[in-house]
This record gives sequence, C-alpha cells and structure tokens, in this order.
Amino acid sequence: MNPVKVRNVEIGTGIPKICVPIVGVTREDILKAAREIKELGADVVEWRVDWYEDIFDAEKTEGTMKQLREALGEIPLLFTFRTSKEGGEKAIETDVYVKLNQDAAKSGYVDLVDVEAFTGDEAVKSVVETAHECGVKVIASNHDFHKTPDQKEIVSRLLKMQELGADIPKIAVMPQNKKDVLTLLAATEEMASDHADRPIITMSMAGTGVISRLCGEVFGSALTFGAAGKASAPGQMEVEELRTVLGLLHKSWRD
Ligand SMILES: O=C1C[C@@](O)(C(=O)O)C[C@@H](O)[C@@H]1O
Repeated sequence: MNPVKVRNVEIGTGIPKICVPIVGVTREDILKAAREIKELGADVVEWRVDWYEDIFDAEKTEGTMKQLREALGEIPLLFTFRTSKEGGEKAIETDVYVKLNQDAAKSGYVDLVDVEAFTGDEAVKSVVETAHECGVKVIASNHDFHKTPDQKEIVSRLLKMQELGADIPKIAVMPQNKKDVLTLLAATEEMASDHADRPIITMSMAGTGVISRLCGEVFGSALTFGAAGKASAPGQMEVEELRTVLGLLHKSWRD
C-alpha cells in the first residue's frame, strides 16, 4: 500500500482521514464555512464547487479559491465539481468540466481534484496528467444514488480508476437493504487486500450505510466524509462525533 501524502496528511495509513465538505453558495458562505471547519479541525476540506453560484466565472472562482486557501492554512483542499449525473447540483459539458479541473490544478491553491471516472477515459486521463504535472493528486470517483452494484462490479469500477492513473479510487453507493451494505464492505475488503496498490475510499450512503463511514480502518477505506452543519450526501455524521468513533475503534482494533 502506497499512502498518498498531501501537505502534512498521510492518506492510507492509521485512522481514516476526515474530509469535511463545503457546500456554500456565495463566496461569503464558503469562507465562513472554511473558518468554522478550521476551528473544528479536519484532515482535508472538500470544496463542492457545483454549489458555488459563480463557478462558471473563472476570475471569481480563482479569487474564491485563493481566499479559501488562505482561510484553511495548512489543511489540504480537495476541489470537486459533482455533476448532476452523479448527484451534484449542476450539469456541465465534458470539455468545460475538464478545463475547470485543469485550471484548479494549475492555480496552485488546491491539493487534490476529484474527477468522475465515467466522464470518458480520455477526459479523465487528461485531468490526471495535468494534475500530476502540477503536483496535485487525483481522486477518481463514482456515485450511485439509487442502488448498490454487485461486489464484482464495485471492484471492477475501482480497478478501472486505478488503471486510469487516479491516486485514490472512490465509490459511493446507495443501499436498498442491509445486505447491500455488506456488499460494499466486502468489495472494499477485496479491493484493498487483493488488488489496490494505493488507498481507496468507499461508502454506503444514508442511515442504513452509516456503519461504512466508521469502519474504514477495518475494511480498507482510507478517508471518510463528515459534516460541519450541512452534509453534502446522506448519512454523513457530524465531524466531532465521527472523530470520536474513529478514535475509539482505532484504540481497540488489531489486524
Ligand atoms: O464523493 C463524495 C462522497 C460523498 O458523496 C459522501 O457520500 O460522503 C460526499 C461528496 O461531497 C463527496 O464528493
């Protein structure tokens, strides 16, 4: 397993890292959330730019990104445009999406970018290439807000992300019952133990899947999303509670 180092945070070793999303609409809201998260503490902050009202104005976006970087100090920043196809707030053309991510990587203000793995292989590879040239890490992602694919399919999607050159493959799926949560956990364990040469991130969403956001250290998910106020997906716990549970499990769990 090769951990991924961003600033002072090592993703892929020890307690799963906590990533807190910012889902503000205005620059003011976004910076306010950043200051609050800095107080609360987070290993990584995700800026969900699909919520931002000026995301298609390159100048304003760069200005907000710069201020966000300053507000966060040394906390690593993940830039994520979640498309409406995968549960996000806005639709976007592929070429605009690629450029947005490449510009973010080139800005020097972000440490990681999220690229949706099913954007098209060439598009994904070009984001990965630019990001790596800029020293920025890439999380490839896939979301199913309706169901949980079978174990083989989940593993094959994560493998595809690894093959496309992502530093961290990620998948979020919706359980329709408790067995679906077990399927996600089994796929996580299989991928982490047998196939992955890098950290992975997985979660089963909503209340039914909440256990999957807590047990990453056991089954092999390196990072978990926790909310500071407004959650960016169903099932996220509040950061402080999440940190407590992860710490308690870490104390007693041995492989
Ligand atoms: O990909 C993910 C995971 C997520 O959907 C979750 O379920 O916690 C939350 C999103 O903000 C993030 O980009």
